[in-house]
Amino acid sequence: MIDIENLSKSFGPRTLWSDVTFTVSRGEMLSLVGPSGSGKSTLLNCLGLLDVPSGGVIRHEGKDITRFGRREIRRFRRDVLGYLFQNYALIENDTVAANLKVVVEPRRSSPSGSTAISEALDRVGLAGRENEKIAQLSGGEQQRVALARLIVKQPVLVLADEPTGALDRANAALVVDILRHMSDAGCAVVIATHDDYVRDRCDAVFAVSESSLSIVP
Ligand SMILES: Nc1ncnc2c1ncn2[C@@H]1O[C@H](COP(=O)(O)OP(=O)(O)OP(=O)(O)O)[C@@H](O)[C@H]1O
Repeated sequence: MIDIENLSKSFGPRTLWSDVTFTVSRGEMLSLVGPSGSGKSTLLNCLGLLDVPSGGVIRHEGKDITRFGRREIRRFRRDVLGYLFQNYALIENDTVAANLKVVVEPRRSSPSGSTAISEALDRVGLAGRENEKIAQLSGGEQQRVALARLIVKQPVLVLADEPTGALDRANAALVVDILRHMSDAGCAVVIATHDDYVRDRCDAVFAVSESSLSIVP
């Protein structure tokens, strides 16, 4: 579903990685591992069209997404992509429900949209918390709202940046279970992580290093 060919990224004279070639298929969950600063987030950002690679190609269903114009980028973000950011990327002054409504498609608007939202909150252990303000939630709860937003959106490609970094083991397990479930349902999931627990639940592991990206058996 996503084919990455000979991708490279440099900042000035510094090459983060080069010759990155791999494929992520629907139903697969992959982790990107490597030391801090090796460029895992940057690679995710290139896949999510938040950053531009210095060379190479990223294909989605045969089309080079690095050459997309503004409208195609918007469509790709809306229809294909789900991002679980390190900082959750929620609107802090708004309610939980308002943050989830952002991704409810028009055809799923009220009342079925509200049902999708309450079901997703139930799945992440936040049933009935629709009207609470994001700013009043703990970091772990905010992460679970971001996860509920992914469940409501039902993306085809999920990019998750350190999704368990700030969580206790029980909440980390919940996050991984839900990502695993999304991948089993046909989604492609790519996770940048330092967490061995996450790595062990993935189908494949890629080690990000200066000169290449290699599969770890
Ligand atoms: N816009 C930029 N300009 C210059 N350097 C940058 C830019 N963005 C990232 N970098 C550098 O690229 C390197 C890789 O950053 P990145 O966040 O991708 O690493 P990471 O492997 O995800 O790290 P961590 O595990 O600590 O989150 C860092 O040294 C960072 O300072």
